[in-house]
Amino acid sequence: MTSTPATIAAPLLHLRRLSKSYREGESTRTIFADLEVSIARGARIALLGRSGSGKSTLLNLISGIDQPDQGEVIIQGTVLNHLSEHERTLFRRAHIGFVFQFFNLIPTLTVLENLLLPLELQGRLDAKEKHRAEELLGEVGLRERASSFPDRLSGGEQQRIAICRALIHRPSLLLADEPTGNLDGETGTQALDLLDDLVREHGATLIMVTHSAEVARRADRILTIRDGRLEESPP
Ligand SMILES: Nc1ncnc2c1ncn2[C@@H]1O[C@H](COP(=O)(O)OP(=O)(O)OP(=O)(O)O)[C@@H](O)[C@H]1O
Repeated sequence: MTSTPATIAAPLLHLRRLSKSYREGESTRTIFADLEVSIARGARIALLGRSGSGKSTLLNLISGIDQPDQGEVIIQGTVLNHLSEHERTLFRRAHIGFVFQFFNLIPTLTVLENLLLPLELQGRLDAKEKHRAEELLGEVGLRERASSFPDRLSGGEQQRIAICRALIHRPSLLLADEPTGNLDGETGTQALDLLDDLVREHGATLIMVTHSAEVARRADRILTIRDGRLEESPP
C-alpha cells in the first residue's frame, strides 16, 4: 500500500472521547474510555487487539449499530450517535460497506441479487447500475456465476462477491472484520488484493480488523486496542 496522499487530509471519521462499557450483573465492564482518533479520507487502517479487546464493539459503534455511553462518532461531519435509530440505518446503508469473516451472503439470493442488494435497499437499482454490477462480476472472474446461489461457490469466490457487494453503492467507509480469517493463505491474499484495488478505485476509507501482522503491514496506519485505549504503531 502507498501512503495516503497529503491532499486528502480532511478527516472522514472522527471518534471523540468515545466510551463504552457493558453491565454484567452488579459490575460494569469498561471496553473503551475516552477513545480519540481522526482518520483521513482514503486512509487504510488496520485495527488490531487481542481477543475480547473490543474490535467488533468499535466497528459496531462506528457503523451506528451500537451506541456509545459517552462521546461522538463523526462521519463526514455527521454526528452519528445524535441520529435516531432509523436515521442511523439510512446513513449506514448510504455511506458504509461491510465485509465479514464468514462472507454473510444471503443464501436464498443469487450471486447477482446479493451484489445488487445494497442498491436495492436504497431504491437506487436501475438498468445502468445492474449493467455496472454485471461488469464488476466480469472483472472479478465470476460473470458466469451470476445466477448461482452462494453455496455453489468456493469460500474465496464468496468473499470476492462480498467485497464487490460492500462497495457497489460507493460507500465512503468500508468496515472489514477479519476478511481473510476464513480463507487459506493464497485465497486470502487474492481477496486482500481485490479489496485494495476496489477501495483505491472508489477512494473509500478502509478500517480492517485483523489478527495477521502480514495483513496489517498493507495498511497506512496500524491502530491497536489495548486496555481500552487506541495505540498507534508504524506499519
Ligand atoms: N452485548 C454485550 N454485553 C456484554 N458484554 C459484551 C457485549 N458485547 C461484547 N461484550 C464484551 O465486550 C468485550 C469486547 O468484545 P468484542 O467482540 O468487541 O471483542 P473483539 O476484540 O472483537 O474480540 P475477538 O477478536 O475475539 O472477536 C468482550 O469481553 C465481550 O464479551
